[in-house]
Amino acid sequence: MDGTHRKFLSLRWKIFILLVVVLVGVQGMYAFFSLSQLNEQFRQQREQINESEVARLDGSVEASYQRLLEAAELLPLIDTSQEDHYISPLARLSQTINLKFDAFQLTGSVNAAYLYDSKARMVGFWGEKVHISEADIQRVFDTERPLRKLICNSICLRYVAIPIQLDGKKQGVLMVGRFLYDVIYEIKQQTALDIGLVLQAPEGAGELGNWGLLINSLTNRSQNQELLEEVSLHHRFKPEGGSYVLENNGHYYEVLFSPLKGVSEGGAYWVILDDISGHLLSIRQSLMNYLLLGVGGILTALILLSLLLQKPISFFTLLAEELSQLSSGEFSQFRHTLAQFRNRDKTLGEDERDLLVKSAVLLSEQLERLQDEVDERTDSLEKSRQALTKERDFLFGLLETAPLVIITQNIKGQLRSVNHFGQQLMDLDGKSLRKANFIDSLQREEERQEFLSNTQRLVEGLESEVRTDSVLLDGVGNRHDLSWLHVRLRNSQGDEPLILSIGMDISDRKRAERRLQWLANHDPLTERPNRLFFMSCMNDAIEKCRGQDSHVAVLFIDLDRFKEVNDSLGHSVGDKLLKVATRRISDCIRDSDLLARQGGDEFSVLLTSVRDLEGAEVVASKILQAFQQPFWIGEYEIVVTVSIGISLFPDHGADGATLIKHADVAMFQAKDSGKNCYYIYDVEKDHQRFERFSLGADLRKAIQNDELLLYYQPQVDAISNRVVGVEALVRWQHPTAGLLPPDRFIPLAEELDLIIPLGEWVLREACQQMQAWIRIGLPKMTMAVNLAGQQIAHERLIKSVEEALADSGLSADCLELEVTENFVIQQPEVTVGKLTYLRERGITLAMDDFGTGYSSLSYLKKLPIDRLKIDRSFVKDIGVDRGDESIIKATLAMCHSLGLEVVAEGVETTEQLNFLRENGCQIIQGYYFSKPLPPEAFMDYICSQKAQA
Ligand SMILES: Nc1nc2c(ncn2[C@@H]2O[C@@H]3COP(=O)(O)O[C@H]4[C@@H](O)[C@H](n5cnc6c(=O)[nH]c(N)nc65)O[C@@H]4COP(=O)(O)O[C@H]3[C@H]2O)c(=O)[nH]1
Repeated sequence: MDGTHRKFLSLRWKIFILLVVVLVGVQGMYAFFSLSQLNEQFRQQREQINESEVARLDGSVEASYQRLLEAAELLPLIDTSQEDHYISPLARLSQTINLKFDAFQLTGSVNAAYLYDSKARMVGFWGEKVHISEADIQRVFDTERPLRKLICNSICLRYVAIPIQLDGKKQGVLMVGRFLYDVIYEIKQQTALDIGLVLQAPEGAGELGNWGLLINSLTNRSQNQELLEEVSLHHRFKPEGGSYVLENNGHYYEVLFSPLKGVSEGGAYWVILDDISGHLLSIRQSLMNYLLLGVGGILTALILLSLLLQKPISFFTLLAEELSQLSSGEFSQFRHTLAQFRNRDKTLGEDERDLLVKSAVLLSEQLERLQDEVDERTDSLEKSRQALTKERDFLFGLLETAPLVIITQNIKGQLRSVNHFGQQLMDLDGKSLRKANFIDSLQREEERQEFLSNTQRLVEGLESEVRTDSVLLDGVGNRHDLSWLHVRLRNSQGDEPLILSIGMDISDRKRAERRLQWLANHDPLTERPNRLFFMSCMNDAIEKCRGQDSHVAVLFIDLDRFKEVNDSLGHSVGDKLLKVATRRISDCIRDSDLLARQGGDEFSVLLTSVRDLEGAEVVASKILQAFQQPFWIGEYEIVVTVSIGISLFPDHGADGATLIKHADVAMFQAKDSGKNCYYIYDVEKDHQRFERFSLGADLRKAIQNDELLLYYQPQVDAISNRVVGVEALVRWQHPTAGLLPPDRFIPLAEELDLIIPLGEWVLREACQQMQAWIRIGLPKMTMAVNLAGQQIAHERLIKSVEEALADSGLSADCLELEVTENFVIQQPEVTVGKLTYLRERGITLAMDDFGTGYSSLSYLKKLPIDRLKIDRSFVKDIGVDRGDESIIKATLAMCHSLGLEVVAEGVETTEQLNFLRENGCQIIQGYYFSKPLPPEAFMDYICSQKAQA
């Protein structure tokens, strides 16, 4: 607020202006009322004057009637004929009037006289002639009562008519009249007023043409006619009469028009003119005096009030200025400023200013406390606000960043709000949100109906929450599984009930569940159904067939030698082989058939559309055929055949489990009969297999029960016939079946993974036996121990050999390990390193069963071996099969060139012995010298040999 503005609005000026306005107003009103009163008094005064003047005029007219009556009564009494009886009384009267009328006229008392007979006929007239109604004259004559009347035409005449009684008899009527202006001149002589008479004039004529009046008579006419003309020009004519004020030559005149009594309305008016300038001047003088007195009073009052209010206003001005300090919080400064007022002189006692100062001080203290409180609360509120903002931001952030769909909707599913995640998932933007409906996102009609009924129940309070699952397709068509929680939103704005729906994207969990579901029924490697699923399908198929003339066939397929491939080439190659094998089997069956992986290298095929067993055999043959081609897995060419077992519903079982079991049994029968073939379930062979199974169970216990034995077969130098070595061959002393040879349980041990503990037992036992024989003085020789393929591959091989030597104390050069040719050649990366180590350790390594597998002579020189054992199958054909003889010869020649010793197995005859000696075979093993013997028998054999030597 600038200074000028504040000064203009200051209290000082406001009071001044208010006082001026009030005082001037009061004074003005007083002057106005005074003026009005003066005017009213003047008006009343003028009315009285006018009334009295008019009354005076009327009185003069009335008095003149009286004189006329006297004159009329006097005339008949004057008899100038001295009783002339020759003339009638009326004629006599007429003569008298003739003689006297001039005298009457000169005195001014009569201006006209008319004489009528008894029939109202005029018999004589004198002076001005005016028309008198005959009826009036006749009435005067008849009633004998005088008549007085005023007639105004071009002039105004007042007359009196009386009946005339002459000679004691009513003779006629005498009328005497006089002009009215006589009255005016009479009055004028009595008063200073100007008086006139105006009459109605013919149209447009007369001095006052505007008003239709002419001036009959007027005192001081030369001056007053001008005034009357001016009035008629500038004022409206009032037929009932009235007064007019006009100014002329600095004088004010009042002109009164008053209707003349006794004349028809508008016929004639008295005019009274009065100079009222003196009265008006006096009124104005009075008003001026009031005004001057008022202005003087106002000025005096203002000066006195200014002096009186000077201090209080200064106080209020200062207080008003200082109060602004309160708004800026300068409470102490404010109180300090007010201190000067608190200490002021109070001789006249305290007044409102002291109360105001006290109140202001109290107010400032109160305000200061309030300010402190407000500051404190503001601080607290600010902190709360910040906390709330933080909380709100956090909640908003949660809402917007949480990977949850959070929406509000009405009970019809019309969306009211959707968070950012929801908008992205539901492919909504701000525009489409208003039109979007949650129900549209539901895929099935039942879901929509269920949703509507659920929202209804929530709104009605029948449920506090509802959980549903739905599938949502996003903008690009990706499927999302959502788990929803719907609750009624409390305190929702407006009348519309709202539902809060929180949707969690459980697609990953659902996928995992579906994956688990799938995994529960499928094999992840081959992606084919697993055993469970197969079983379920098979039972369904059986149920369909039951009671009908149709069959269901089950093929149980096992890959031959898969274990070898797996062990030798690794699991990765094995897995790939399984996949390719799955495809090959799949290619051989129809889409309506079902291929499942039972586990490991076992598969099963459900044939639901076979007519009989032959149909199943055809499929089995196709599968066998498909596996005749080698597999190429990476760089490996692998030949894997299959063994297939077939069972048929209802011939081989009434339920799925039985059918599978019997197909499995048939598969083992196929295995037993040489693999790479199919077998139809055979009850007899099933029994055998059962026995084999129970043998396996016994074998598990055999090692702990010490039921295993070692037999020893000597190896004899071909030239000297001296025993140079011995091969340890395991036997099983079965509790019920008796002594079992190794081919009855070694394959079983390999199958049942018992070959490692069995092999380690043999190794330990053989080393201890050899060391025991050495201790008792038997000649030094090598103890040959067979190693199964699994043993060589096993990580414990080196350790178990070292432990056997260490435990027994046998020297390494007394131990010979026989490894099968096939295994060594197929898995050189597994075997060569270990065998090299063992050979460097001083152990002799022999290649067993040479010639039975993938014999590769060129390969021999790369292997770390010292000896080669020619298989009995070749030796037995010496002398029988030239081919085998040639092979033996070639093998011996090659071994000689490679520096390898050759051991011939299964030598039974002299011919065989000789052939081998002749071809340079160094060591002979076979029944020719000795069968495998128990330890004691072997010792006896050695002793007897020594004795012969
Ligand atoms: N008809 C005939 N047979 C002869 C003649 N000379 C030796 N034999 C037999 O030929 C087999 C030689 O053992 P192999 O080739 O290592 O063949 C062995 C070997 O592969 C395996 N085997 C035996 N003991 C063990 C062992 O402790 N561990 C392992 N892994 N395999 C063993 O069992 C196979 C068979 O062993 P055995 O039944 O003891 O049969 C022995 C032996 O009795 C003969 O002149 N005529």
